Parts: sequence; C-alpha cells; structure tokens
Amino acid sequence: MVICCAAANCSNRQGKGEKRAVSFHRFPLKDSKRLIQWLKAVQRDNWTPTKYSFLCSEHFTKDSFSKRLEDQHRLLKPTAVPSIFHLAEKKRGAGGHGRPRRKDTRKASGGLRAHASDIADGKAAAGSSSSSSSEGLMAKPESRKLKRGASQGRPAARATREATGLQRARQPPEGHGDDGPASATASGGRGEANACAVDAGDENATSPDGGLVDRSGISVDDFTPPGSGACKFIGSLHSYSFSSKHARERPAVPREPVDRKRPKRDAEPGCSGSSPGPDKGPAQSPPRAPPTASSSLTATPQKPAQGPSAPPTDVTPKPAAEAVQSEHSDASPMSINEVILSASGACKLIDSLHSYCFSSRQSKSQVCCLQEQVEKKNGELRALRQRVSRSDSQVRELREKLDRLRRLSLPHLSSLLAPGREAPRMNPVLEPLSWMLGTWLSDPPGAGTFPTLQPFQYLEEVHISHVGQPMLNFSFNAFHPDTHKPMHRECGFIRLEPDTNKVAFVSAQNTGIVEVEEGEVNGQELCIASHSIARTSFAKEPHVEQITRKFRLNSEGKLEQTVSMATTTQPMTQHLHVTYKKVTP
Ligand code: HEM
Repeated sequence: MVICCAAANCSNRQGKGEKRAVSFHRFPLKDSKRLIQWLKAVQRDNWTPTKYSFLCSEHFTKDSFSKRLEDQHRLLKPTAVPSIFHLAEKKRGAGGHGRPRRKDTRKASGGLRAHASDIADGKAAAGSSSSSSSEGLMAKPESRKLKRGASQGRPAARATREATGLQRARQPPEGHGDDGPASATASGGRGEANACAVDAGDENATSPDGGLVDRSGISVDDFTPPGSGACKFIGSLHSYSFSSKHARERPAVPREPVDRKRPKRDAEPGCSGSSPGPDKGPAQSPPRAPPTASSSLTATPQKPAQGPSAPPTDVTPKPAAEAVQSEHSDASPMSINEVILSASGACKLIDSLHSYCFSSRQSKSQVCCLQEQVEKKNGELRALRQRVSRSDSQVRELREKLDRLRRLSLPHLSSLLAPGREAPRMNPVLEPLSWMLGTWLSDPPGAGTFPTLQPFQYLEEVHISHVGQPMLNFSFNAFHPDTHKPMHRECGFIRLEPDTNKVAFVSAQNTGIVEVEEGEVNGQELCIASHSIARTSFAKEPHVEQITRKFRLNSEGKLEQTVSMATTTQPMTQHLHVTYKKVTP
C-alpha cells in the first residue's frame, strides 16, 4: 500500500526517498484535543481526516519522536503536534495526493490556474475534472505504470500522471502497524506492500492517495500566501524542463494526445504548488534527469538545489514521465521562459486573491458573529429602554399623587416645603456663633457623672441651625448608647445681643425644666451660666438650682460641651462632658 502525506503541497509518500527517511503518522482520531491541534496545524479547509490520513515526519520537530528500542523505529510521541509546514515550495513529488486540490484551486481561481502538465497537454480542465471520479477505475494501470517507472528509476512529475490521464486509486489496506511509523522505501511503487508501520494503533492503513485524503472541496492551496504559488509554478516548470530533456532520450509510451500549442498554456499557469519544485533533501528529492545541452530550460530561475547531473534519488513511474517529456521536447525554451515570467505575475495576483478570499471569509464569519451580538445587545437595549420608560411614567404618576396629597393635607406647608427653595442667608448678627452651626454627633459617646449617680455614657445628636433670623435654633437629643432609646432632650434658641458678644441661651428640656443661661462668646468658645430656671410643679427632685455650660470648637474642629450643675443636694459639679463630630458641611 502507499501512504501519502496529507499536508498541503507535501508530496511525500511511502516508497519515495530513502528508507526510513520519512515516516508517516496517522491523525489522532481518537484524541479529539490533539486532533484539533493537528487540524489547526495542517490548515486544510473543508477537509476531514480519516483513518487513512497521514502526516509525514517532516511536519514534526525532531523532539516529536522517540525511538522504539527493539528496532529503532521512529515513534511519534503521543503528545506530538505537527508544526512544520513551510515545505510548500520545496517538494513536489511525483504523483502526489494534491491533485484534487489543484482541481479545486483552478475552480476557485476562475480557471486561470492549471497544473504544469495541464498546460503541457492542454487538458487542464478536462484532466482534473476526471481525476476524482475515475480514480477507482484507473487505479491498476496507474499502479503498474508507476511501478515500472520506479523500477527503472526514472523521474516523473506528478503532473505527468495527469497528463496520461491516469488516476490515483484508493488502495486496499496493505499494511498496518501498531506502534511504528510507516517508513518510506525506495521502491516508489504505488500499491507496493512494502512498509507501512503507522503510528495510530491497529487501524488499517490504506493509501490516502486514493482520494480519501484530498477530496476536500477547497484545498489549502487556495490559501497559500501570495508569491508562494508563483514559486510552485516555476518549480513545476522546472520539472517540466527536466522531464522534457529526459523524454528526448527515451521512447514515448502511448498516452493521450495533447495540444501543444494551445494558448491555454500561457493563459492558465499552474499555481497549485502540487507540481515538482526545488528540493533540498534526498527524502524529498523530486525526480530529475541529467541535463542536456539542448535544453535551455535548465537555466530558468528557481533551479533546483540539487544539480541536474545528480542521480535521481526518487523514483517515478516511467510512462508518466514520458508523457511530459514528449510534451517538452517540442516546447520552445524561450516560450517557456516567457510563460514563467508572465505566469509568475498572474500567480502572485491569484495568490493575493486567494489570500484576500481567505481573510475575507474569516472576516465575514467574524462580522456575522459580531452582528449577532450587536442584534442581541440591541434587543436588550430596547427592552431596557422600555423598562426605563415605564419607570419614568410611574415616577411621574407617584410625584403627581404625592403633590395632590400634600395639597390636601397641608395646603400651606406644601408651599413652604417646596423643593428647590434656597437656604436662607445667615443673619450677620450670628457671625460670632457661626462656628456652632451644623449637625453634630457625639464622638466618642458622652460621659455622664454626678456625685449621686453612677457614671454613664450616652449618645447625642445636635442640630444648630438658623432660618435667616438673628438667632440660632438648637436641639440636643440624647440616646442610650446600647438601646438607642431616647433619653434627655432639649431644644431652644441662642440669641446674641446685637453688636456685643453677649449671648442668651434659652432652653426647654423634656425633664420639665425651662431655663435661660447667659454668657459671652469669645472666639470659638461660649461660656454661659443659668440666669433663670423654671420647672413644672411636679418636677422630680432633687431640683437643679444652677447650671453652667461651656461650648468650644477644639483644635480638631470638634465641638465640645461641658455641663455642670448644682442641685438641692449637691454643690456645683460636672454632670456631662461630650465631644461632637460635625456631620454636615
Ligand atoms: C443641662 C441639662 C441637664 C440637667 C439640668 C440635668 C439635671 C439632672 C438632675 C438634677 C439630675 C438628678 C441628679 C440626682 O439625682 O442627684 C439628673 C440625673 C440624670 N441625668 Fe441629667 N441633666 C441634664 C442633662 C442630662 C443629659 C444630657 C443626660 C444624658 C443622657 C442626663 C442624664 C441623666 C441621668 C442618666 C440621670 C440619673 C437618672 C435620672 O435621674 O434620670 N442628664 N440630671
């Protein structure tokens, strides 16, 4: 059986080159993760590997392999992933597997691209179109011919097989191995049951050359970077040249008639890269024949690295080679150079178009994806806008309802509390006490003491404000530090005698005491003492008889209050000390 490399533009196959120089490795069909990595690396569009699909060892780095101890067979490591695919222009073996791809390539490029052999025999379209459909029927003749060619060690291009109209055939499984790679042999014969250890277990190895590998619709050739196709084409013409020279020395075998002067040769240069090209290693060496003095084609650009006089290291079916050789024997060397020159530009253009096509496809799919996302987001946005709109109308309704209720319940207040009303300007008289303005919270909790009492703590909230009048409004509201239950409360006014620093402190307390304290404000300190104290007739004893207070704004910007009192039982003693932190501007 014959195993061919499934990599785009790689013509390596079993039986070509030095034994064991190239090994072939199955696609890891049972390891989906690794399979995806392989497929990404291979970059063949619309192609699915089968158990008959292989990659040759040239697409793997050296460290991808280990050696089997008993026979030193090269084993592909189970984690290996192919990574080397720059051999596109380098190798063009005879009878590669890329023919269906070339056919599709030509389709994709509007018929401008054709294989060298197609140019030679003028059958670019016809030859390729029949390749896939007739491959099964044509398998045996081709195999025989190829074998014969190989045994004679004669070079041939893959293109020559196309020229003869022979098609590759799907070969029955001939060999398989459990753990070793398939080694290439020097026989070069398709269908020879010589060596095929493969790396993927016990699956049958069948020649991928029969079309299993390369029946994809659009090949990777379609997406080769600009320029590479031109090189391939030139390489194919080299092979064409060599074959031509060789053909002069050998009798032709029957083949399909060709139209040697069809203008299509020049108009449809092949860019597929499936034709032979320069080669650098013995394992991939394309077939070559010794040059003849009469063939000026050997002097064309892109000359193969291996000297034309070097013996062919590869074997190629003889009849196929002859078909091309004969074709070339009549070709003008000058005209072929012209073909090269004119075709290279066309190839570059076509390759650019392919590249553009490929990126365009990618962009299209991205655009589609983005469009879907945008549409989805637009839908979400519409829904949100509708919700916001509904909420807005609900808020409007609620506001209107609130306004109606306010007008009904507090017809006068509603106008006074109208939102947006500006805060009144502070009366200038209050300027000396302005440092007391604000809302304050005890920080830390206030400390209560008195000789008759257990020390206690309390929280207190203080509001000192004005409404534009020449007095401050205040309220002191104490709370239990743990339960937050209201405790002592008092409220009142602080007045300033105009143009003096004399202050009157008027307070009503929830304990039933009403008192007036007077004193002075000096800077940011206010010291006052009780002027008069009144209480309810049923006020609790002991009665307070004197009260002194001191307010000050400390260096930390905190308000401090110290209260002392004298009762009917106790002399003047401190009752409270508290520090407040301002909580409003
Ligand atoms: C200037 C304002 C205040 C005056 C004139 C005042 C006066 C008094 C007097 C006369 C007593 C009775 C003392 C005794 O039994 O020997 C008392 C007790 C007490 N005061 Fe004040 N007090 C004032 C503010 C406060 C504040 C702000 C608190 C904070 C919570 C407070 C908490 C207490 C407590 C817990 C007691 C003991 C239990 C009670 O008699 O209700 N007092 N106060």
